[in-house]
Amino acid sequence: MEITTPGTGTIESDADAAVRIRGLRKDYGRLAAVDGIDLDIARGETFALLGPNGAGKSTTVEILEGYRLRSGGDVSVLGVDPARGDLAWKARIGIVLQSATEPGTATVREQLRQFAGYYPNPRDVDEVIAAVGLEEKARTRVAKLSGGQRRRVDVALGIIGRPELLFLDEPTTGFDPEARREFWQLIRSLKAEGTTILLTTHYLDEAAQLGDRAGVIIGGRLVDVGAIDELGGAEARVPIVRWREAGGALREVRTDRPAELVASVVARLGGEPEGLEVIRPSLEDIYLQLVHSAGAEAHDREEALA
Ligand SMILES: Nc1ncnc2c1ncn2[C@@H]1O[C@H](COP(=O)(O)OP(=O)(O)OP(=O)(O)O)[C@@H](O)[C@H]1O
Repeated sequence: MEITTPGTGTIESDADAAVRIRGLRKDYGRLAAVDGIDLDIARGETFALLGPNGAGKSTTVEILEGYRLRSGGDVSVLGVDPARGDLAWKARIGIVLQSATEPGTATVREQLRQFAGYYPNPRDVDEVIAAVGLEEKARTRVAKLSGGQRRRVDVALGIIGRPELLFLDEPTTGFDPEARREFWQLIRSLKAEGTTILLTTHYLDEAAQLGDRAGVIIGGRLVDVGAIDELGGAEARVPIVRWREAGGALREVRTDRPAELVASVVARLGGEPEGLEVIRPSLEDIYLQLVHSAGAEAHDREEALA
Protein backbone atom coordinates (compact mmCIF):
# COMPACT_ATOMS: atom_id res chain seq x y z
CA MET A 1 0.00 0.00 0.00
CA GLU A 2 1.14 3.52 -0.71
CA ILE A 3 1.13 6.07 2.05
CA THR A 4 1.15 9.72 1.14
CA THR A 5 3.04 12.01 3.48
CA PRO A 6 0.92 15.12 4.06
CA GLY A 7 2.39 18.37 2.84
CA THR A 8 5.00 16.90 0.53
CA GLY A 9 3.09 14.54 -1.73
CA THR A 10 5.83 11.96 -1.46
CA ILE A 11 5.03 8.27 -1.28
CA GLU A 12 6.75 6.35 1.50
CA SER A 13 6.62 2.84 0.04
CA ASP A 14 7.88 3.89 -3.34
CA ALA A 15 8.41 0.62 -5.18
CA ASP A 16 6.30 1.78 -8.04
CA ALA A 17 5.92 5.49 -8.29
CA ALA A 18 5.43 6.55 -11.93
CA VAL A 19 6.99 9.92 -11.15
CA ARG A 20 9.42 10.73 -8.36
CA ILE A 21 10.66 14.28 -7.84
CA ARG A 22 13.08 15.37 -5.11
CA GLY A 23 14.33 18.92 -4.55
CA LEU A 24 13.64 19.92 -8.15
CA ARG A 25 14.97 23.33 -9.18
CA LYS A 26 14.99 25.27 -12.41
CA ASP A 27 16.60 28.69 -12.55
CA TYR A 28 16.31 31.09 -15.46
CA GLY A 29 19.06 33.56 -14.60
CA ARG A 30 18.02 34.96 -11.22
CA LEU A 31 14.46 33.62 -11.44
CA ALA A 32 13.82 30.39 -9.54
CA ALA A 33 10.98 29.17 -11.80
CA VAL A 34 10.91 25.86 -9.87
CA ASP A 35 12.13 26.28 -6.32
CA GLY A 36 12.58 22.90 -4.62
CA ILE A 37 9.66 20.58 -5.39
CA ASP A 38 9.18 17.11 -3.87
CA LEU A 39 6.39 15.02 -5.33
CA ASP A 40 5.52 11.42 -6.15
CA ILE A 41 2.78 10.25 -8.49
CA ALA A 42 1.72 6.64 -8.09
CA ARG A 43 1.20 4.32 -11.06
CA GLY A 44 -2.40 4.45 -12.23
CA GLU A 45 -3.06 7.75 -10.52
CA THR A 46 -4.52 10.84 -12.18
CA PHE A 47 -2.74 13.85 -10.72
CA ALA A 48 -3.83 17.43 -11.42
CA LEU A 49 -1.20 20.16 -11.26
CA LEU A 50 -2.77 23.53 -10.54
CA GLY A 51 -1.36 27.03 -10.20
CA PRO A 52 -1.60 30.55 -11.60
CA ASN A 53 0.07 31.67 -14.85
CA GLY A 54 3.83 31.63 -14.52
CA ALA A 55 3.80 29.43 -11.39
CA GLY A 56 6.19 26.84 -12.83
CA LYS A 57 3.82 24.07 -13.94
CA SER A 58 4.94 23.80 -17.57
CA THR A 59 8.59 24.05 -16.57
CA THR A 60 8.12 21.15 -14.14
CA VAL A 61 6.20 19.07 -16.66
CA GLU A 62 8.70 19.75 -19.47
CA ILE A 63 11.53 18.57 -17.20
CA LEU A 64 9.57 15.35 -16.56
CA GLU A 65 9.02 14.93 -20.31
CA GLY A 66 12.74 15.31 -20.99
CA TYR A 67 12.27 18.54 -22.95
CA ARG A 68 13.99 20.80 -20.46
CA LEU A 69 17.07 20.33 -18.33
CA ARG A 70 16.83 20.94 -14.60
CA SER A 71 19.18 23.11 -12.55
CA GLY A 72 19.06 20.79 -9.52
CA GLY A 73 17.35 17.91 -7.74
CA ASP A 74 16.51 14.34 -8.72
CA VAL A 75 13.79 13.19 -11.06
CA SER A 76 12.69 9.72 -12.09
CA VAL A 77 9.92 9.06 -14.64
CA LEU A 78 8.95 5.40 -15.12
CA GLY A 79 12.23 4.58 -13.41
CA VAL A 80 14.38 6.67 -15.80
CA ASP A 81 16.03 10.08 -15.45
CA PRO A 82 14.24 12.07 -18.21
CA ALA A 83 17.47 13.95 -18.98
CA ARG A 84 18.78 10.58 -20.21
CA GLY A 85 15.56 9.09 -21.59
CA ASP A 86 16.13 7.04 -24.76
CA LEU A 87 13.66 6.19 -27.54
CA ALA A 88 12.35 3.12 -25.71
CA TRP A 89 11.52 5.34 -22.70
CA LYS A 90 9.94 8.00 -24.94
CA ALA A 91 7.65 5.35 -26.44
CA ARG A 92 6.26 4.68 -22.94
CA ILE A 93 5.07 8.24 -22.41
CA GLY A 94 2.42 10.27 -24.23
CA ILE A 95 2.43 14.03 -24.44
CA VAL A 96 -0.27 16.54 -25.27
CA LEU A 97 1.47 19.89 -25.31
CA GLN A 98 -0.12 23.29 -24.68
CA SER A 99 0.48 24.56 -28.21
CA ALA A 100 -0.37 22.23 -31.05
CA THR A 101 2.12 21.30 -33.74
CA GLU A 102 1.81 22.72 -37.26
CA PRO A 103 -0.91 20.79 -39.08
CA GLY A 104 0.73 20.24 -42.50
CA THR A 105 -1.26 18.62 -45.34
CA ALA A 106 -2.10 15.17 -43.91
CA THR A 107 -5.62 14.05 -43.07
CA VAL A 108 -6.54 13.07 -39.52
CA ARG A 109 -6.24 9.35 -40.31
CA GLU A 110 -2.97 9.75 -42.23
CA GLN A 111 -1.38 11.71 -39.41
CA LEU A 112 -2.44 9.18 -36.80
CA ARG A 113 -1.31 6.25 -38.94
CA GLN A 114 2.10 7.89 -39.36
CA PHE A 115 2.46 8.45 -35.61
CA ALA A 116 1.25 4.92 -34.83
CA GLY A 117 4.21 3.69 -36.88
CA TYR A 118 6.64 5.23 -34.38
CA TYR A 119 5.49 3.02 -31.50
CA PRO A 120 6.03 -0.66 -30.78
CA ASN A 121 2.48 -1.37 -29.59
CA PRO A 122 0.16 1.36 -30.88
CA ARG A 123 -3.60 1.53 -30.46
CA ASP A 124 -5.85 0.95 -33.42
CA VAL A 125 -6.03 4.19 -35.45
CA ASP A 126 -9.79 4.02 -36.05
CA GLU A 127 -10.51 3.25 -32.39
CA VAL A 128 -8.54 6.33 -31.38
CA ILE A 129 -10.33 8.46 -33.97
CA ALA A 130 -13.65 7.26 -32.53
CA ALA A 131 -12.48 7.80 -28.94
CA VAL A 132 -11.79 11.49 -29.63
CA GLY A 133 -15.03 11.87 -31.61
CA LEU A 134 -13.48 12.62 -34.99
CA GLU A 135 -15.01 9.82 -37.11
CA GLU A 136 -16.65 12.30 -39.45
CA LYS A 137 -13.38 14.18 -39.90
CA ALA A 138 -11.09 11.18 -40.40
CA ARG A 139 -10.55 12.04 -44.09
CA THR A 140 -10.30 15.79 -43.54
CA ARG A 141 -6.96 17.56 -43.63
CA VAL A 142 -5.89 18.59 -40.12
CA ALA A 143 -5.27 22.12 -41.43
CA LYS A 144 -9.00 22.43 -42.21
CA LEU A 145 -10.23 21.51 -38.73
CA SER A 146 -11.52 23.98 -36.15
CA GLY A 147 -9.34 24.84 -33.15
CA GLY A 148 -11.22 22.46 -30.84
CA GLN A 149 -11.10 19.65 -33.43
CA ARG A 150 -7.33 20.11 -33.83
CA ARG A 151 -7.00 19.87 -30.08
CA ARG A 152 -8.73 16.48 -30.31
CA VAL A 153 -6.14 15.43 -32.87
CA ASP A 154 -3.43 16.47 -30.38
CA VAL A 155 -5.06 14.27 -27.75
CA ALA A 156 -5.33 11.39 -30.26
CA LEU A 157 -1.61 11.73 -31.09
CA GLY A 158 -0.81 11.71 -27.36
CA ILE A 159 -2.57 8.38 -26.77
CA ILE A 160 -1.91 6.51 -30.05
CA GLY A 161 1.26 4.90 -28.66
CA ARG A 162 -0.62 3.35 -25.69
CA PRO A 163 1.43 5.33 -23.15
CA GLU A 164 1.95 4.14 -19.57
CA LEU A 165 2.15 7.78 -18.52
CA LEU A 166 0.22 10.54 -20.25
CA PHE A 167 1.03 14.23 -19.85
CA LEU A 168 -1.88 16.52 -20.60
CA ASP A 169 -1.08 20.23 -20.61
CA GLU A 170 -4.34 22.20 -20.60
CA PRO A 171 -5.94 19.59 -22.84
CA THR A 172 -9.46 21.00 -23.17
CA THR A 173 -8.68 24.63 -23.94
CA GLY A 174 -10.99 25.57 -26.82
CA PHE A 175 -13.34 22.59 -26.36
CA ASP A 176 -17.07 23.23 -26.28
CA PRO A 177 -18.83 21.99 -23.11
CA GLU A 178 -20.04 18.76 -24.70
CA ALA A 179 -16.59 17.99 -26.13
CA ARG A 180 -15.07 18.55 -22.67
CA ARG A 181 -17.43 16.01 -21.14
CA GLU A 182 -16.65 13.50 -23.90
CA PHE A 183 -12.95 14.12 -23.31
CA TRP A 184 -13.38 13.46 -19.57
CA GLN A 185 -15.00 10.11 -20.44
CA LEU A 186 -12.00 9.27 -22.63
CA ILE A 187 -9.60 10.12 -19.80
CA ARG A 188 -11.62 7.96 -17.38
CA SER A 189 -11.39 5.02 -19.78
CA LEU A 190 -7.61 5.49 -20.12
CA LYS A 191 -7.39 5.57 -16.35
CA ALA A 192 -9.47 2.40 -16.11
CA GLU A 193 -6.87 0.72 -18.35
CA GLY A 194 -4.20 1.69 -15.80
CA THR A 195 -2.69 4.75 -17.52
CA THR A 196 -1.02 7.22 -15.16
CA ILE A 197 -2.05 10.76 -16.02
CA LEU A 198 -0.47 14.09 -15.14
CA LEU A 199 -2.92 16.82 -15.98
CA THR A 200 -2.16 20.53 -15.96
CA THR A 201 -5.28 22.65 -16.04
CA HIS A 202 -6.78 26.00 -15.15
CA TYR A 203 -10.26 24.45 -15.10
CA LEU A 204 -10.88 23.53 -11.48
CA ASP A 205 -13.98 21.53 -12.38
CA GLU A 206 -11.82 19.44 -14.72
CA ALA A 207 -9.35 18.79 -11.90
CA ALA A 208 -12.22 17.85 -9.57
CA GLN A 209 -13.80 15.55 -12.20
CA LEU A 210 -10.63 13.70 -13.16
CA GLY A 211 -8.03 14.04 -10.43
CA ASP A 212 -7.38 11.53 -7.66
CA ARG A 213 -5.01 14.06 -6.14
CA ALA A 214 -3.96 17.59 -6.97
CA GLY A 215 -1.00 19.80 -6.20
CA VAL A 216 -0.92 23.59 -6.22
CA ILE A 217 2.27 25.28 -7.43
CA ILE A 218 2.74 28.94 -6.66
CA GLY A 219 5.97 30.83 -7.27
CA GLY A 220 7.82 27.60 -8.10
CA ARG A 221 6.84 25.90 -4.83
CA LEU A 222 4.33 23.17 -4.16
CA VAL A 223 2.19 24.93 -1.55
CA ASP A 224 -0.35 22.16 -1.11
CA VAL A 225 -0.91 18.62 -2.28
CA GLY A 226 -3.51 16.01 -1.43
CA ALA A 227 -6.71 14.24 -2.36
CA ILE A 228 -8.98 16.60 -4.29
CA ASP A 229 -11.53 16.65 -1.47
CA GLU A 230 -8.86 17.36 1.17
CA LEU A 231 -7.01 20.19 -0.55
CA GLY A 232 -6.65 23.33 1.55
CA GLY A 233 -7.24 21.42 4.81
CA ALA A 234 -10.39 21.00 6.89
CA GLU A 235 -10.52 24.68 7.89
CA ALA A 236 -10.82 25.81 4.26
CA ARG A 237 -13.86 23.55 3.79
CA VAL A 238 -15.99 24.90 6.65
CA PRO A 239 -19.37 25.93 5.16
CA ILE A 240 -20.81 29.42 5.34
CA VAL A 241 -24.41 30.01 6.43
CA ARG A 242 -25.91 33.23 5.10
CA TRP A 243 -29.33 34.74 5.82
CA ARG A 244 -31.13 38.04 6.41
CA GLU A 245 -32.25 39.08 9.87
CA ALA A 246 -35.82 40.34 10.45
CA GLY A 247 -34.64 43.94 9.88
CA GLY A 248 -32.98 42.99 6.55
CA ALA A 249 -29.35 42.94 7.77
CA LEU A 250 -27.22 40.27 6.03
CA ARG A 251 -25.56 37.77 8.40
CA GLU A 252 -22.82 35.34 7.47
CA VAL A 253 -21.38 32.71 9.83
CA ARG A 254 -18.79 30.00 9.14
CA THR A 255 -19.63 26.82 10.99
CA ASP A 256 -19.01 23.12 10.64
CA ARG A 257 -22.48 22.51 12.15
CA PRO A 258 -24.69 24.38 9.64
CA ALA A 259 -27.88 22.41 10.37
CA GLU A 260 -27.69 23.31 14.06
CA LEU A 261 -27.16 26.99 13.25
CA VAL A 262 -30.03 27.08 10.74
CA ALA A 263 -32.35 25.42 13.29
CA SER A 264 -31.47 28.04 15.90
CA VAL A 265 -31.98 30.92 13.42
CA VAL A 266 -35.37 29.47 12.35
CA ALA A 267 -36.41 29.13 15.99
CA ARG A 268 -35.30 32.70 16.78
CA LEU A 269 -36.96 34.28 13.71
CA GLY A 270 -40.08 32.15 14.07
CA GLY A 271 -39.99 30.94 10.46
CA GLU A 272 -38.05 30.63 7.22
CA PRO A 273 -35.08 33.07 7.20
CA GLU A 274 -35.00 35.31 4.14
CA GLY A 275 -32.20 34.60 1.65
CA LEU A 276 -31.00 31.50 3.52
CA GLU A 277 -27.98 29.79 1.92
CA VAL A 278 -25.56 27.12 3.10
CA ILE A 279 -22.47 27.47 0.93
CA ARG A 280 -19.79 24.80 0.78
CA PRO A 281 -16.53 26.11 -0.67
CA SER A 282 -15.87 24.70 -4.14
CA LEU A 283 -12.44 23.52 -5.25
CA GLU A 284 -12.17 26.87 -7.02
CA ASP A 285 -12.89 28.79 -3.77
CA ILE A 286 -10.27 26.72 -1.92
CA TYR A 287 -7.73 27.15 -4.71
CA LEU A 288 -8.26 30.94 -4.73
CA GLN A 289 -7.78 31.03 -0.94
CA LEU A 290 -4.48 29.17 -1.36
CA VAL A 291 -3.32 31.56 -4.09
CA HIS A 292 -4.23 34.61 -2.00
CA SER A 293 -2.59 33.36 1.17
CA ALA A 294 0.58 32.35 -0.73
CA GLY A 295 0.64 35.85 -2.28
CA ALA A 296 0.25 37.44 1.18
CA GLU A 297 3.05 35.27 2.62
CA ALA A 298 5.39 36.19 -0.25
CA HIS A 299 4.58 39.86 0.38
CA ASP A 300 5.34 39.46 4.14
CA ARG A 301 8.68 37.76 3.33
CA GLU A 302 9.63 40.63 1.00
CA GLU A 303 8.67 43.19 3.67
CA ALA A 304 10.75 41.33 6.29
CA LEU A 305 13.76 41.29 3.94
CA ALA A 306 13.39 44.97 2.94
N1 LIG B 1 12.75 29.78 -21.46
C1 LIG B 1 12.53 30.62 -20.44
N2 LIG B 1 13.40 31.61 -20.16
C2 LIG B 1 13.21 32.44 -19.11
N3 LIG B 1 12.16 32.37 -18.28
C3 LIG B 1 11.25 31.41 -18.51
C4 LIG B 1 11.39 30.49 -19.59
N4 LIG B 1 10.33 29.63 -19.56
C5 LIG B 1 9.56 30.01 -18.52
N5 LIG B 1 10.10 31.08 -17.89
C6 LIG B 1 9.57 31.75 -16.68
O1 LIG B 1 9.44 30.76 -15.66
C7 LIG B 1 8.26 30.98 -14.89
C8 LIG B 1 7.42 29.72 -14.90
O2 LIG B 1 6.89 29.53 -16.21
P1 LIG B 1 5.97 28.28 -16.60
O3 LIG B 1 5.76 28.32 -18.08
O4 LIG B 1 6.55 27.05 -16.02
O5 LIG B 1 4.62 28.64 -15.84
P2 LIG B 1 3.19 27.92 -15.88
O6 LIG B 1 2.83 27.66 -14.45
O7 LIG B 1 3.20 26.77 -16.79
O8 LIG B 1 2.26 29.07 -16.46
P3 LIG B 1 0.95 29.04 -17.43
O9 LIG B 1 -0.21 28.64 -16.57
O10 LIG B 1 0.84 30.46 -17.87
O11 LIG B 1 1.21 28.08 -18.55
C9 LIG B 1 7.57 32.20 -15.50
O12 LIG B 1 7.93 33.33 -14.72
C10 LIG B 1 8.16 32.29 -16.89
O13 LIG B 1 8.21 33.63 -17.33
